[in-house]
Amino acid sequence: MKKILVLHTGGTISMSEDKDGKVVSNTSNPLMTHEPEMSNVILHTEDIFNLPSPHITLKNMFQLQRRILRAFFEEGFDGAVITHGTDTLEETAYFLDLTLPLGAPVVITGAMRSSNEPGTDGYYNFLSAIRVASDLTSRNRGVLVTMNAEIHAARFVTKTHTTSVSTFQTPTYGPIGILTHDRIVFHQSLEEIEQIAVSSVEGQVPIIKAYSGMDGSIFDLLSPESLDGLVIEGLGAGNLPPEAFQSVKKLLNAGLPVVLTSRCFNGIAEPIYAYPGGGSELYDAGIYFAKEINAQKARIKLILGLNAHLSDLRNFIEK
Ligand SMILES: NC(=O)C[C@H](N)C(=O)O
Repeated sequence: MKKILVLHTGGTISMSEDKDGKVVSNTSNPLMTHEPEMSNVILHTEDIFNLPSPHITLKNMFQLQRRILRAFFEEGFDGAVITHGTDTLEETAYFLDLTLPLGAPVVITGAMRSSNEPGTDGYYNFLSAIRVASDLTSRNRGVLVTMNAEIHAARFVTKTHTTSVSTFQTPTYGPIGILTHDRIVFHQSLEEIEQIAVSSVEGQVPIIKAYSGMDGSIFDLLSPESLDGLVIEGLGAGNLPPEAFQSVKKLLNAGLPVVLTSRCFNGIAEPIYAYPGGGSELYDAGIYFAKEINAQKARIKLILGLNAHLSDLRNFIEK
C-alpha cells in the first residue's frame, strides 16, 4: 500500500461552470466528493488553499513545501499529489523542484476544463497524478507535472496554450514520460536535479520583456533600491537593443542582480554576439544567463538564490 498526500490548492480543476457559462470557484472541491479508489493506494486529502492560480504567491508555495517535508519526514507518506490552477502551475512546480529533497515523488496536476464542462480533464489528470505519485519508478526525478497522459519535468515544462488540454509542453526536450492505459513509462531523466535550502522567500523581482526598438526608458523608471533583482526576457540567443542595454548597465552598477533569459520558446540563452547589446557584452557587464529555463522560472530561481544568501549567485543561476 502506498500512502499519498493530496493537497488541493484550487484552480479550474476545482471549479465549475455556472448557468451563464462563467467558470467559478466552489466552496467544496468536487474532487473530494468523488475520490478515485485504487487497490494499492491510501489517499489523505487536504484542501490546503482554494485559490485560482493567479492568486498563488511565493508564500503559498513555501507553505506547500513545508507541508510536504512534514508529510515525508514525520508522517511516513510515500508520495504527494498537488492539484493547482494551470496559469502559474509551472512556477509552483519549479519552486518545489528546487526546494524539496529528492526521493518520494511529488506530482502536480490541474485541468483546462472545469468539473462540470463537457470533456472535463480534471478527474483523469487527478487519477493520472495519483498513479505517477504511487509508482516506484517516479522516485528521485524531481517534481513532476502530469497532464494529458504526459509526464514533464518541473524545471522545463510550460503552459503553451490558453485553453487546450495539451497545453503543458516541454520545449526543446519533450516530456520525460507517458502514461498508457496500464503503465507508466519514463524515457528520459534529467542529468542533475538542483536543490537549494531557504528559510524565507522574500523579494521584489519583476520580469521585463525585450522588443525591437526598445530604448532604456522602462529601465530608467526602476529604482534599484526598491528591487532585489530583475529578470529580462531578451532577444534570440540572448541580446538586447543597445539603448536598453545602456540603461540596464546603470541598474547593474547600482548592484542589482540582473538575469537574462530568451523570449525564444526553444533553446538556451548564451553570450554569443559581440555587437553593442549583444550577449557577449551583456555577460561581461555582469548579467547572469539563466540556462534553459524561461523568465518566470528564472525569477523563482533568482528569488530563492537571493534568500539563500549564496556567495556565488552567478554560478547558481547559470548552472
Ligand atoms: N486552467 C486553469 O486552472 C486556469 C485558471 N485560471 C487557474 O490557473 O486557476
